[in-house]
Amino acid sequence: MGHIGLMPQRSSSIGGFIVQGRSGKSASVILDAALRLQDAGVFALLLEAVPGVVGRHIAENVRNVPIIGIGAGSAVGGQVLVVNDALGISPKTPKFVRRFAEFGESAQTAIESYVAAVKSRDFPSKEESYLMPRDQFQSLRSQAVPQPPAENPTELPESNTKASTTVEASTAKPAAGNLLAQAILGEDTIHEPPVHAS
Ligand SMILES: Nc1nc(=O)c2c([nH]1)NC[C@@H]1CN(c3ccc(C(=O)N[C@@H](CCC(=O)O)C(=O)O)cc3)CN21
Ligand SMILES: CC(C)C(=O)C(=O)O
Repeated sequence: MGHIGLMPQRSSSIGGFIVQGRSGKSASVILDAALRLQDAGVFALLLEAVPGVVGRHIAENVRNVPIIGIGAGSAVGGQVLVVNDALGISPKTPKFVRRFAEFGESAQTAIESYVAAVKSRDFPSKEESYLMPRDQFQSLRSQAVPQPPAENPTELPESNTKASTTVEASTAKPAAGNLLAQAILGEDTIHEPPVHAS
């Protein structure tokens, strides 16, 4: 697939996201590139950010490959729109974008709710977690856990010492492990796992 008109990867050298082909001369350079890409065998062309009349002119003169436009008017063979723009999630959108919805605010609210639920450990709930038969978990906990090589705290940076202390407090110590197991397994109800149920 060829790409003609505005090529965003060149925005630094052309001075920004600037509409292309606004003069007859520059539009004919774009048409020339389109014809050479057609001859080179592209299966389609993406034509980006040109006046609508230039999009129509190029579509009329490039007969053997479809022209997919973005900001190139309605006379081309197809359209592309960045989905975040169409859904109204992008804060700012170019002139050629139609925002078919305004999901930005509700997306932000949803993501903030997710972050709060994770931090409070409300999410994931028991219903949103996989369960294990109590006897299987007891068998797991009764097995000796291979110990990592002894660490010399004086040789560790402060941040590493803190991180390993946090992991130990939350998962490795028996008391904390019990709390975790109760949270997952519930009171007395034993739930069978979905596969290998005995
Ligand atoms: N979210 C998103 N949607 C896009 O469509 C998009 C991107 N990002 N990033 C890469 C390029 C940038 N795009 C653009 C952005 C702005 C214009 C535009 O209207 N340019 C104005 C000048 C704007 C200015 O001066 O800052 C022009 O008249 O040339 C065109 C294409 C399209 N592409
Ligand atoms: C907007 C799309 C088509 C694009 O050119 C890009 O992001 O590179």
